[in-house]
Amino acid sequence: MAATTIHQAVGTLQSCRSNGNSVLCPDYGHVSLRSVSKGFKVDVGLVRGGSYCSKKRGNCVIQASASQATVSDAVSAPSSANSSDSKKKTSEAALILIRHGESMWNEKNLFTGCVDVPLTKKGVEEAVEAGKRISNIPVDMIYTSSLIRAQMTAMLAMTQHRRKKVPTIIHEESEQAGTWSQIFSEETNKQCIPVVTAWQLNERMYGELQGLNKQETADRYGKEQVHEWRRSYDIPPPNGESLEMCADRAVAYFKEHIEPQLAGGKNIMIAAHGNSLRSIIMYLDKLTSQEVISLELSTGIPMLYIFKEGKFIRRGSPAAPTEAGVYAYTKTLAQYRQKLDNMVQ
Ligand SMILES: O=C(O)[C@@H](CO)OP(=O)(O)O
Repeated sequence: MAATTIHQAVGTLQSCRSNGNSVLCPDYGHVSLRSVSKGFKVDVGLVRGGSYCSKKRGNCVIQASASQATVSDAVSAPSSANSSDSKKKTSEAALILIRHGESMWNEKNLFTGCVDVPLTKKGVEEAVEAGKRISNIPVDMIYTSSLIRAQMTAMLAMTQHRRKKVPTIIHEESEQAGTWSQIFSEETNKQCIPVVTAWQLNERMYGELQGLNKQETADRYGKEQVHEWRRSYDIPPPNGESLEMCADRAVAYFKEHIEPQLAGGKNIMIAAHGNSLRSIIMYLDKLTSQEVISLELSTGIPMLYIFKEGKFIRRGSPAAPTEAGVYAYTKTLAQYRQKLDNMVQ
């Protein structure tokens, strides 16, 4: 989509400001450039992602490049119209990372990679447990891979969230899919959390190891060789991706799509995979290619970062003995928890 479309959008969406590549529209919610180019002003039904853009809902950033455009929904404050606990006077945003719960191939000890298998019963329970641990942390947007085990994990985790917003998958695979998944109630839309699925967050592609048993592969090729395939930074498994290759797409996606949302104050949850998350953590924690080798992520354990003043601050694993250790990490999170407490009284 040509960048000129954006400028047409600026003309249509009054009170938008453009810096050339992006447009800030304080008076509008979730719009897509495609809908804008089709005449957003006269037909709110063209607004995708389930939001109306006719009422004041905070900031809406339209990010666009010459070839594509994505939109971030301005998520309303979680508790009431006048509260702004997930808005960012404090310029702080929470980032939750969750590796999916145990999958049916984790259980069988098979290399999985990009094969799309579901969670086991234990994986379902882990996802629910993860959800309990983050139930007091604000979540404005969710990113998952395109694989069902990550999507199940995100959805199951959100069943436990105290705010009770409904995670709603954004369908952008075709224009029709976008149009057919619209929501026609602004009120309902306010109670939704957009879920963006991205293949770039998929598990590292394991090449010819996919479907093989890990133990049998170690017996056949030797423990060291298999460890090198599984954990080295730049050595790919046969016809697969190394962690470095996986990082190239996962971290690029994170920087291009997720980091700007955090900078805009959105609280984000990412449900993804052992290796795509290892590569993102490597970026967040500035790990070296040596250090990342020993980084192992358990299934279903959420990790929390605070994004503040352009920096990621790791708050330890919320796998702490009680969830009290999670929300109390910052004043903003404690305030959010307080608001949730007040809501149920
Ligand atoms: O099989 C896989 O896709 C991954 C994650 O389960 O395995 P590994 O731990 O070897 O990277």
